[in-house]
Amino acid sequence: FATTKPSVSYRASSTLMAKLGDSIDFAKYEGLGNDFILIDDRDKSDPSLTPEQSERLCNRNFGIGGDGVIFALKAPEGEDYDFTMRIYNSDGSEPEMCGNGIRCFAQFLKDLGEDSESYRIKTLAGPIIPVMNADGTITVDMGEPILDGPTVPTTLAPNSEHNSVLEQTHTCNGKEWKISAVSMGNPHAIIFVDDLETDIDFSIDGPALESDTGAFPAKTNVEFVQVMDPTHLKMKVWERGAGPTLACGTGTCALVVAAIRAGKIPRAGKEGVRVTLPGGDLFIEWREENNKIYMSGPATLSFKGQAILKDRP
Ligand SMILES: N[C@@H](CCC[C@H](N)C(=O)O)C(=O)O
Repeated sequence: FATTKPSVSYRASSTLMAKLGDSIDFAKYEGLGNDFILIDDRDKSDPSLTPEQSERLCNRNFGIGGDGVIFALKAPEGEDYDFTMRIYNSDGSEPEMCGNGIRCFAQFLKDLGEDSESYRIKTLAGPIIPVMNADGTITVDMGEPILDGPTVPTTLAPNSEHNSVLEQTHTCNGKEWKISAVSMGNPHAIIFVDDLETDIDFSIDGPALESDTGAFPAKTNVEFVQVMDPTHLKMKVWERGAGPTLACGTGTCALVVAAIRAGKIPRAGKEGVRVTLPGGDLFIEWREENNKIYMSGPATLSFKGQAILKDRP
């Protein structure tokens, strides 16, 4: 691909690009290092790339590189939405929602010249509402957490109120875990540990739990969490369909819910709970009055360009 601010050499290579076949304009964004390729499909109802093409573009050696591809689509006719968001993970699978992705989506809309202070976005997890803050961060109404075990979905036996799975014992990869299951439209398995550095074998335990379809039939995102103090948590995430990422917004919302429900931290006020992810901090408020979760954090444009749609690898 080449940048959209063409240099002399780019102009020379545009003939070459024409010869090579189809290409697509993109913008690359990141939210705390969780990085996405954004495609402007505001005139379309369906993504302009297939899952296979998206997987190739996410390849960090043969493509642009990214944890996923996000499509900004028009809202369905007659429905009360401003836009639709669809996303493919870097392995081509389609998740229901993406927390860092929706902040990148909102920033992308702003950079494209849309000028609303907030948007009502249709996602496979229902309506999600990002609000642009004056300081450049974005606060997202992420909706209510889903606690009902079968709806998450998990087959682990419910052991808490709302038919939920809270620190339920489960063996995976020859180890016994205490798993809390929470969905933010997409499934999350949350595990509290005393020490994130010594208590887990991240690159082995992460994928084993992700693909434990006996316990999580739709696979799951996996968050390992250490309580630092009553308003500060630290996490490492292994994402379904993307592997280790620097941040996961839905996962951060889910783990705050699990931490409060398990009595590990109190329910904080408007200032929210600070969660340190490998790529930086997110602030999460689980509001008592409406049971909704609000996530605040940054989203930043990294670069723009034009990608050639190749058949390999
Ligand atoms: N990074 C995302 C979550 C993306 C989807 C996830 N991999 C899944 O398959 O559910 C976030 O910030 O929420």
